[in-house]
Amino acid sequence: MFEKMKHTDCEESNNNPCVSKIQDALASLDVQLKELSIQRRRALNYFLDLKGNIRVFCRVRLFLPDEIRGYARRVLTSDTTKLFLRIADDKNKQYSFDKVFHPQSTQEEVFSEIEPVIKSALDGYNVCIFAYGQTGTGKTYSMEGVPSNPGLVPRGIRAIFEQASESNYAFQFTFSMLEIYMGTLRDLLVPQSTKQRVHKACLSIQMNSLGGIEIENLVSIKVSNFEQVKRLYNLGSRSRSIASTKSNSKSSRSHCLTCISLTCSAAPERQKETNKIWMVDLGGSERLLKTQATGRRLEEGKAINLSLSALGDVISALQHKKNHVPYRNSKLTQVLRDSLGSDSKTLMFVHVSPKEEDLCETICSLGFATRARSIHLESEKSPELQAKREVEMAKLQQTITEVESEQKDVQREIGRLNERLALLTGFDQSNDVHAKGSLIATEDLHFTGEVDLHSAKGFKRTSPSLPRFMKPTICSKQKTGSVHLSSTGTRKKSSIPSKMKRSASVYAESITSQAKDAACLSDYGSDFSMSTGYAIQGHGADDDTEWSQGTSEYEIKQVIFPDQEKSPRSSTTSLHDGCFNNGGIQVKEINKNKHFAEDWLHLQTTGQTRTHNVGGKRIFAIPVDKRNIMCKQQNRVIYCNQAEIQNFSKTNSGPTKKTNLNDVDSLESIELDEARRFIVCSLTDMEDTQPDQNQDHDQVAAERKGGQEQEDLTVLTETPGFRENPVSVDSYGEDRSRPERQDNKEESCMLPRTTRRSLFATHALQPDQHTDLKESVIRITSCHDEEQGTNGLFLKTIQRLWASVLLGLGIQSLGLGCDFFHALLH
Ligand SMILES: Nc1ncnc2c1ncn2[C@@H]1O[C@H](COP(=O)(O)OP(=O)(O)OP(=O)(O)O)[C@@H](O)[C@H]1O
Repeated sequence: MFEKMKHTDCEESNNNPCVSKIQDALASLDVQLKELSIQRRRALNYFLDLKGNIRVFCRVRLFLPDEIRGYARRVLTSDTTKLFLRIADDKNKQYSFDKVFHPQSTQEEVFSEIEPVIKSALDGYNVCIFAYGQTGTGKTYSMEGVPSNPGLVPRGIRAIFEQASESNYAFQFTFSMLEIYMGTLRDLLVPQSTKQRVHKACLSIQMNSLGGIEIENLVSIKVSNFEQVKRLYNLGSRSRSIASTKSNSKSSRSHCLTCISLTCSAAPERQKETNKIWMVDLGGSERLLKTQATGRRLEEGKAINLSLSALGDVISALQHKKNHVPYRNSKLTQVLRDSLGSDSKTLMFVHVSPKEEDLCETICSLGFATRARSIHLESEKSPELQAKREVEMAKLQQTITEVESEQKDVQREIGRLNERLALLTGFDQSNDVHAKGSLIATEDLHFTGEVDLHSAKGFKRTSPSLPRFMKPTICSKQKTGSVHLSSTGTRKKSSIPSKMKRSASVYAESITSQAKDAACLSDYGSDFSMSTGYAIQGHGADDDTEWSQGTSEYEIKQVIFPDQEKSPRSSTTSLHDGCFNNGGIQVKEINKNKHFAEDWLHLQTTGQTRTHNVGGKRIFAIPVDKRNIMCKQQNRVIYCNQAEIQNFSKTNSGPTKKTNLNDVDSLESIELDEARRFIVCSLTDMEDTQPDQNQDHDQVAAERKGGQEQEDLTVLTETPGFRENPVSVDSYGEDRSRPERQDNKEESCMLPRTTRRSLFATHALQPDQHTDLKESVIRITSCHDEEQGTNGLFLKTIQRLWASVLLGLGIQSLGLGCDFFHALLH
């Protein structure tokens, strides 16, 4: 009816000549705005091209308060673009940069250099900003800054949001943060239990069909304002690998990569529909002889130096426009592959220490910088050329300013005309246009919903054009149990062994039918991603690198869904995806609604996730109310309390099949929230992991060492009612206004996927469906076990036969004929 009224209004108003005039004017202004936009983008791009798509700056750190007394002699002096290094009393060395920031330079001054590049990012170009330098020279200070004086990352992000809000189009932003620690990718937005000694590599680098790099399983969080990003960034920063070294008490032992991805499908003049801004705080380069690092520190230093050298090679190859760019030599360059190239903008801030005793490291850093900047040095050889370039750049700068102000005028005029039109027609077209823009962007994001978590739109699992190193190996696929969701949300075939596939699908079917019967489906869609990997064993206490919150590969992260505006994907589908995606290893569940950043932050605050070591296995659970672990009586809390954990351990000592069935019983006692929530528990083998340092004392007491079957147990539990009565996460635990919890009994179904792992899922069902489900569980389980038994025997027989054949061939190749066998027999 509303639509009809709107149309009628429009038709009537269209008859008004004034209205049609305004509409014509608006149409032409729109065209003009687009043209100006293209003009500005071209000018800016050309300007940046002239400046250099790879630009290198130098920042000299000031003397820190405790250094001033000891080091009076200055070895560094500088002007705006040159740095002079006093190598000996009678010898100076000169280095050129795009700009040199002297020790008193402010964060604002440094940021002013990246502002044009941020604009370029909004035009669809990939951007990479690096902080490079010796350890302790202020890289983190430049990138992150301090609360009173924020660095490039917060300033850059704020600028992105500000500039996007001034743009004509609706942008969608996602935020992710990872670190590369000793060649291993770690998701920093998935915090980990403090000082846990198990460190996981969960992320793999993939290339999509458009040649873009995607990090499989990396959590990307949709963000809509600076505050959200700031909080997520703080969360990520806390998880960074930091350790005390001789040079820096809080030395970053990894490369920290912060990524903002921008999507705008409505702007045709953008270079790419989705592009990225990477802000990278590189690990500190160090001379290992000087730092006298040993053990883990030494290994970390080596890893950092190796990847920095690989980065130098890549930048140098790009600068020299070489055919072969050695991206594959390090994880760092593999991750940044699509953002380090001709179509991208790269800024490198090289940091140096003012201290004389750091002279060698300073020379090394400056050598790196010079190498990265080699093309500019060549072009600077000719002063005429240089002067011409300067003039052209000034002209372009002028053009950009003019076009920008013209754009603003046109925007103002459009706003004014829209207001007039609204007065005449009673219908605010500007809102409509805006809504349309947003809709397009939202739809696009929805369509590429999995993009953020799994892969980009058009993601190709394996492409024939991919370099071999980019393709996942069978082993890595098995490790991750990778199953990709296609862009339309359908599942692609997984690489997991057929036996596991069958198990998973049977399992999914079982869940679907039971859930449907129970009529307790949620309309809440959710996206899952998984994260798996391998463990790096912990080291001695003196080697500790602080992972502020260390996560185990089998830990499961869960997100609570407070928002009502979710996509209509059913929870059944989500559950399927989750279970299937889980591939027997683990599940991370991601919600893509607009409050997602808040949810994520809420969930990931310290102490939200708990790990219990029970009977040599790990139970992982996420409490909703972290303030009270034993709060079963509080309806809203989803958590295994102490008694349940002990119960779990008691019932978990039998053989696999029986254990699983018992688990079904024991888990029924888990208290569920009447609001629809997922509960996620995982049992993992604790044999090769250190005990969780953070375990509550009584939880530790509940540990039972035993020779139980090793298995992983993943539990997904849902209860109905959440959609109808969503609760703000912040008010969680305080909200007394909600109706009493319905007496829902949870039902469970379980299917062991392999002898080592089993997947267990419970779904909120009606009490009378309990028996049915359990029967189906037993049926599936025994069927599966039988199958496993037969298959196992068959495999063993094949193995033995094969071993005999090999032995025979080996003996023959030694030149021993039939006589030898006869002799053996006799
Ligand atoms: N320009 C600056 N102004 C004030 N303090 C600074 C500046 N640069 C660095 N610092 C201080 O120097 C110390 C070391 O800096 P920072 O941790 O940023 O070094 P880093 O290069 O990141 O080291 P690492 O590579 O070991 O992580 C910090 O205490 C930081 O506050």
